[in-house]
Amino acid sequence: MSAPVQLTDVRKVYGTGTGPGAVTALGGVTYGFEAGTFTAVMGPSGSGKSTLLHCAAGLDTPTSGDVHLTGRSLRGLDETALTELRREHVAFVFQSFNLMPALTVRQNVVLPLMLAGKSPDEAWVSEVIRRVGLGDRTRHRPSELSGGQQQRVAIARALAGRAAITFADEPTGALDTVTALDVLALLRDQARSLGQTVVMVTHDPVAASYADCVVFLVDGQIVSETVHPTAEAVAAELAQLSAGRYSPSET
Ligand SMILES: Nc1ncnc2c1ncn2[C@@H]1O[C@H](COP(=O)(O)OP(=O)(O)OP(=O)(O)O)[C@@H](O)[C@H]1O
Repeated sequence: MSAPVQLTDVRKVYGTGTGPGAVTALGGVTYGFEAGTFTAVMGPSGSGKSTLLHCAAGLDTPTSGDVHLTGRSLRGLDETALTELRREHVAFVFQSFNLMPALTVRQNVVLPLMLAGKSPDEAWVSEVIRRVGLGDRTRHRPSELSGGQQQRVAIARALAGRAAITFADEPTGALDTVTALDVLALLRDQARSLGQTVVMVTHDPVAASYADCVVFLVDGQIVSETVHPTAEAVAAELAQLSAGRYSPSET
């Protein structure tokens, strides 16, 4: 049985395939993100992290190769089918928060569930809003919140539905240290206690140390993997990869 998020020889080329402007963002990635696992994706700027996340989530279409989400191939699915699949199984914490300005914090958090025709677990919704530190702001609208608080709403929204798969892109980038660590602990708990698959792109070795596993991308390829990472080990690996990539002989 394939992993809940399975990439098979995924290539992504931006621009014309043969022209001088073509950029190979992913050069044939095969990787399975397992259930119950919190994985961090790291690598130098431009190494393909966001592209990998977007292709894995069905938000972008690979040039070749295939992605399976919860065992279902995304190849050939039209936008409606993709939307339904994502609505059923996938939650996102992306840099653009996509909060609905007219809705309150709580309404934003439960919106994906409502759209999917599910009834929210009210106690759990309250719990995740409290855990992201917004227990006293549930009736506020996004415009009344700071950037970091808006990000926390997006995180609570992703956690509220206990989706089988969560994709997070720099989820703690705009947060203070204490809230960031609490959010990372929540993401880790999602995977560990609920058996979910959590995939997070981050530049931060401390954030990555909360993951069960870190995969490192360089030039669109997964080049290494660290299980049970520490922040120190991740930082050392990143430094080594960056040194190899930007060696003086290449510049
Ligand atoms: N729409 C696009 N058109 C052309 N090239 C693109 C496009 N999006 C990304 N790229 C290129 O693909 C490569 C991978 O980009 P990607 O955003 O996935 O990297 P990243 O590792 O997430 O970078 P960062 O850490 O800086 O956010 C880069 O060389 C980038 O310039």
